[in-house]
Amino acid sequence: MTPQTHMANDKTLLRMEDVSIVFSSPDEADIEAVRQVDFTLTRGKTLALVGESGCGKSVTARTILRLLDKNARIPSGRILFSPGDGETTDIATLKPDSTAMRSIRGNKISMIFQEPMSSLSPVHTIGAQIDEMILLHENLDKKGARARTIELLEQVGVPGARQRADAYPFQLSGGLRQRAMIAMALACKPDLLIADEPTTALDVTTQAQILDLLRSLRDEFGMAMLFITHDLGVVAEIADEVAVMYLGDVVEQGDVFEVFKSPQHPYTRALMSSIPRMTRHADRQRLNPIQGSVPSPKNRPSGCAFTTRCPHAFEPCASVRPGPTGTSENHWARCHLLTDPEAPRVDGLIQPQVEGTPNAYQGDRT
Ligand SMILES: Nc1ncnc2c1ncn2[C@@H]1O[C@H](COP(=O)(O)OP(=O)(O)OP(=O)(O)O)[C@@H](O)[C@H]1O
Repeated sequence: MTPQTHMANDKTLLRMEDVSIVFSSPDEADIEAVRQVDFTLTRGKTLALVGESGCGKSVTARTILRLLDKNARIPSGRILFSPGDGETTDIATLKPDSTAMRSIRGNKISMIFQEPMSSLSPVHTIGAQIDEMILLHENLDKKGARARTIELLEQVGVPGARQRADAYPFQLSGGLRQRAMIAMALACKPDLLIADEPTTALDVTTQAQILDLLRSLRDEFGMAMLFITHDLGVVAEIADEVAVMYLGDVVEQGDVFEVFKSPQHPYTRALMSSIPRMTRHADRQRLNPIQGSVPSPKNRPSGCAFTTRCPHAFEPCASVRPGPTGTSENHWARCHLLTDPEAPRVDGLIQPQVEGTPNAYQGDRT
């Protein structure tokens, strides 16, 4: 699989095709925060965007809702949204405050955040807020809307939903507030739920419960889900597919089992070796944090974005941007190690054939 081989099928809900996002500023050069991102969101499936802070995950997600700051533009690419009414809309061409975009936002696509108070009003009860959302989207009277609100609160696991509907957000625990926000996001029966680090601020038990809940709601509602996280453990829990982002580039993407079993990009491998494992022997517990920090997009190397921190960087890496290379049907990465016969040999990578090493996957090579 490479970005170019994504095929639309009847379960395809949204296709990001080569989308770049640029921020301008009056006294500095433009910043290309996201470069040629390309992925497909499928009904009933979850794609996780993972990477360190500042790599472009939130900007990518907010672009889908056209919720970017005013100095942002999309100089290239298409965001093709096919909600099943026979129409496909290129969201990249819509004005952020147009009627068409407003009818997609909060209607066909909902978003939940790390901090529920960014969606919930502190001065209204959660029931009143969910009622209002339902009244906007369904042909119900106030009594019918309240019945539906209670049903939704029950569905997201709020105990004593009838009484809790009359609570203000500050009267609920962090986990319950998160559930109330999820209920509100689901009130419009969205085709796509975008979740931006929704469990980061929660304790591990509540985090596990919310991940479980999101997974079962996705199945029940048949939604597609785009899940943003910096935590590979969460990716393993929730995602079917993962896209690893570094400095605005997707550097590796594929089926979550394949990427975890056989990561091919040095950045993905570095991320994986920097997470703690229960099985690590006590005296070998040392983790391997990634050296250095993510450079600013203003100082992005002209070649591979990861060059400055890559332990295997060689001659073309600083100057030539690697193309996507398929390493199996459902997995690709952007790395010269996978295509250059002169590249240093690295254990576990699917590199071009030299004597005694496996060949790179030939199906899709670009
Ligand atoms: N309005 C803006 N003007 C200029 N640059 C911006 C603007 N908004 C975002 N950026 C830049 O875009 C890049 C990507 O930011 P983004 O918030 O998407 O990162 P992220 O991966 O979601 O990080 P985090 O996990 O911290 O939220 C960053 O370098 C950020 O500084």
